[in-house]
Formats: sequence, structure tokens, C-alpha cells
Amino acid sequence: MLRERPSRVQTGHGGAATVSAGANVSIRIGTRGSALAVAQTSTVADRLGDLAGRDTELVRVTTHGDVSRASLSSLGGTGVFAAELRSTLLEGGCDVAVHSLKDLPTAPAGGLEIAAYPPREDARDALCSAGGGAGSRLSELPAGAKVGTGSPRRAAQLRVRRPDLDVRDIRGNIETRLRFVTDGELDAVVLACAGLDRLGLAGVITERFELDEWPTAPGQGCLAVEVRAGEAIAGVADLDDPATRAAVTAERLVLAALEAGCAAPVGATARLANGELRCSASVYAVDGSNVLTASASRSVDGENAALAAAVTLASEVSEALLAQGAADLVASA
Ligand SMILES: NCc1[nH]cc(CCC(=O)O)c1CC(=O)O
Repeated sequence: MLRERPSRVQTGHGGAATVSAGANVSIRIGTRGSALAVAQTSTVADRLGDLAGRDTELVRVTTHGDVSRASLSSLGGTGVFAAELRSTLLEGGCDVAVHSLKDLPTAPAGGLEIAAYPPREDARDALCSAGGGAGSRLSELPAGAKVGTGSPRRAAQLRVRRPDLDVRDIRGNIETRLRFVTDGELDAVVLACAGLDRLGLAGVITERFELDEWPTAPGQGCLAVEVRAGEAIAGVADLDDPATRAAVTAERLVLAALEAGCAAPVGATARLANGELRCSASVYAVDGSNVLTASASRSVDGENAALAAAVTLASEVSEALLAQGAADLVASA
């Protein structure tokens, strides 16, 4: 396993000093080393520092997924980005770890628990084509245009909408992927809105695909704050947004029921709004020749009811998908 010696960055706590046990010991927050990971972890660190009245420091862990040049699909997807960070947390190298939820395997990690799901950001996918905001929307790209993505789901969704496109498998962090377009090697790439927004790169987005037509990876746009099981860290629970928790729980339970990983051709979207939790999901043939879709909703009264509804909805949606033959599509991806 590859691991750089974690490097530390001290971040000052701006809020008023609170006198409490260990107030002078900073909370060590583990993160991957990419620009996106550092940006999103820093936001959580600032918020947690304020909630806990303590200093925070970032512990950067370079993960196998960051350094590998292999395609995401050939890496097997599940957990390549998260494993190193999780072992650092388990071994006590940090107190809290911040992940992109969509990169976390649905199986719980032994000895760890997700203590908070902060409010979700834009869960949609973005088309970034040459010319940025003024560039072509998906329907306007020329016939045979070259569009890059490392995700089998996104490749399938592109092929369903535009069978004529030349979909290319690409790897790398967000900046690397965008460079394919600015260098003129590709006409467009598809990326998550949330990552671009967090990096201040919203200006490169040409089109945000609506979730009803283009469901994204379960948990996309949501962060997960993980701690060692049973170890409460002051302030962490206050980072949690119950509506986000209910929605992403439903999405990830669908993925788990399909026995699919984070690189599977599965899109899911759930939302708690106006007292109703709604979940829908689609499973794709990677060549775009088939799409299965199912959805369900429940009215919910209160936060606990929302989590219970998430479990029920996920089993309704996944059973409907399996009855349509989803297992074959997942297996052949
Ligand atoms: N697999 C990489 C990854 N993990 C999380 C995000 C975006 C941010 C998020 O979903 O929270 C990305 C980049 C992308 O898909 O464009």
C-alpha cells in the first residue's frame, strides 16, 4: 500500500476561546491530498472548529486512488479512494476523517462510523464543454464529439442521450480532466457540480443535468464525517443534516441491495422535501442499450420517520429494479 508520510497543516480556530477539557489540543482531521479533498475538508474543519471551540489541523493522506494511473473501472471502484484514509483513522493518525460519500463503499468499515452527513450540495452532474458557460450543451455538441468520463454510469447516460458520441475513458483529478477540454483533446467532460462548485470552478460548467433525467452516484454532493466507533468528538454530531442523512441513506441502500459498487452503472436520487421522502434509481447497460428505472415515495413525520422511510423506500426501489433484471446489468458492467 502506498502512503506518504501524512503532512500537517495547522488551521487556526477563529471563534471565541471556550474553556473545556482538551481545548488546547487540536482536532486532527484526515483528508485525501487532492485540491478538492483539501478544499472540502477545510470547510468542515472551520465549521467543526467553531462548533467545538477547538483548533483543527488537517492530516493529508495520499491514497492509492490518487496515484494510480489505471482507469477507475479497472481499479474495481469500491473503496480505492477511502481505504488509506480509513486506516489512518483506525490507527489513530487522525481523530476524524472527511470523505466524499460517493467514494465510500456501502459496507460499514469495522471499527468506524459515519458520525455526520453535512448539508448536501448540488448532487447534479455537469457538462463542461469547450468555451465554458458559453459552450455547447449536450444536445448541441457536434455528431461524433469526444466526451470524457471515467465513470461507467456517466458513459452509459451519455450513450443513452447521444448514441453518436465518442465516449472516452479518462482518469485524473478535476483539474486534469478539465485540461483535456482546454487542450482541445476532448470536446467536453462530465464532472460532479459539487466538486466544481467547491473549487470555485462553476464558470466552466455549460449544463447541469436535472436529476430526474440524469440521476447521479448515490451520495454524490455529500460529505461523510467518519470517526472511530463509539468515540464521540464534541461538535461532530452538530455537523449532521438529518434530511441529507435520510436521502443519502436511501440512495446507498439501493446501491447495496443491487450489490453494486461506486463505479457501477447505477444512478440514484432521493430528497426529503415538504414532508415527503422520494427516491428513484436507474441501472444502465454501459453501452446505453438498456435503462431500468424505479421510484417510490413516502410521507414522513419527523427525522426518525425519515430514516425508517429511507430503508423501506430503498427496498421497494431495489426490488422493482431487480424484478426488471438489474442484477444482469450490474454483473455485465
Ligand atoms: N470520484 C471522484 C469524486 N468524488 C467526489 C467527487 C465530486 C464531489 C462529490 O460528489 O461530493 C468526485 C469528482 C467527480 O465525480 O467529478
